[in-house]
Amino acid sequence: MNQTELNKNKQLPNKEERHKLFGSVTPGPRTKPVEKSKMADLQNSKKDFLFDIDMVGISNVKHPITIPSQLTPEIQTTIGTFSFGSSISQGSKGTNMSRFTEQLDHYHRQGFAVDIETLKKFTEELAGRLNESDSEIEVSFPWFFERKGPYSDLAGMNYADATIKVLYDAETGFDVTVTLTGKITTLCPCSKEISEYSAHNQRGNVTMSVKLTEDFDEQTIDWKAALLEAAESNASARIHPVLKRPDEKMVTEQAYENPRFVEDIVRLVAADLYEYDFVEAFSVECRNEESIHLHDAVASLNYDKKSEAQ
Ligand SMILES: Nc1nc2c(ncn2[C@@H]2O[C@H](COP(=O)(O)OP(=O)(O)OP(=O)(O)O)[C@@H](O)[C@H]2O)c(=O)[nH]1
Repeated sequence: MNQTELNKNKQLPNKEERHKLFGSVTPGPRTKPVEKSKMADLQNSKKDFLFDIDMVGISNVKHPITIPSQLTPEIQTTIGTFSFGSSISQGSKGTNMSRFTEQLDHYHRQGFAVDIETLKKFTEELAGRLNESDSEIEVSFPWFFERKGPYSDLAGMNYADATIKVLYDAETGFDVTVTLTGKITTLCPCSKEISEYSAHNQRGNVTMSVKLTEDFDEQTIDWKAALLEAAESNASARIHPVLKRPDEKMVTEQAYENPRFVEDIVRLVAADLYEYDFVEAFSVECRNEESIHLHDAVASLNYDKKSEAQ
C-alpha cells in the first residue's frame, strides 16, 4: 500500500489539543530571570561545605572520536565513552558541569584525535577552564584490528576494548594509565593431562592495565598493539574472525600444544609487560568463560616495577 492508498478515516485533534488531552497545561507566570547574568549561581557559592571532594564531574558521555592505530585500519572513527572530573575544595559548593562538554565540543571542532598527547593537553586545559589545579579524563572505545587466517591468509576484523585514563595535577604533572581487554583461546592443561582424548577449551578475557612511563612516546609504540600481543602471544591460540578448514586445524593443534591455566596466562603476560620498557606498573587479569561450567575461572596480579628500586 502506498501513501495515497492509506485510508485515514480517524479524525484526530490537532497537535496542541492532543498535548492538552494528555495533560499539558498553559505556562504559568514567569518570575525568575532568563538572562544568565541575573541568574543565581549556586555552584559557585563559597562557604564551609564540610568536606573536600576528590572527584566531581560527568560520566557516560558518548562522543564520536578518531583514534590512531599502528595495525590496520590505521585511522579509525569510533564511539568513545568519556568521563571527566576534577577535585573541589571544602570551600566550593560545586563544579561547573557545562564546561566539560563545552571543552569536548571545542576539541571536536578542531578534529579531536584521541591520542595520549592530546588527552594530556585536554586535562591541563580543562583544569584551567574549571579554575582547579587538577582534572581527569577517561575514554573507553572498541579498537579494531585486522586479523588473517594463519593458513588461508583471509582477513576479517577483530576488536579489543581499550581505555585511556589521564590524571593531571599542576604540582605533580601527568599520570597515564591505559587498559586493554583482549580475547584469547585457552586449552585446559589438566583436562589434556587426564583425558584419553581431547581437552576442554574456552574463551579467555585478558585485561591488562598499565601505568605508562613519563617518557612514553605513542609515535614509536602503539600501546594497544603491544598489550594485545602480550595477551595473544601467551595464549593457547589466537582468536580469528575467518577460519577455513586448514586454518581451523592449525589453531586447534596449536591450542593443544600450548595448554594454559588462568594462572599461567597472568604470569606469562606479566613477564611480557615486565619486559616492556614503557611500562612502569601493571595489573593483569584473565577471566575464562569456562565451557564445562556455568561459572568463570579468574586470576589476577599487580606489579609495580618501582617497588624494586626500594
Ligand atoms: N555542580 C553541579 N552541576 C549540575 C548538577 N546536575 C546538573 N548540573 C549542571 O549544571 C550545569 C549548569 O551549570 P554551569 O556549568 O555552572 O553553568 P554556568 O554557570 O552557566 O556556566 P559558566 O559560565 O561556565 O560558569 C548544567 O550543565 C547541568 O548539567 C550537579 O549535581 N552538580
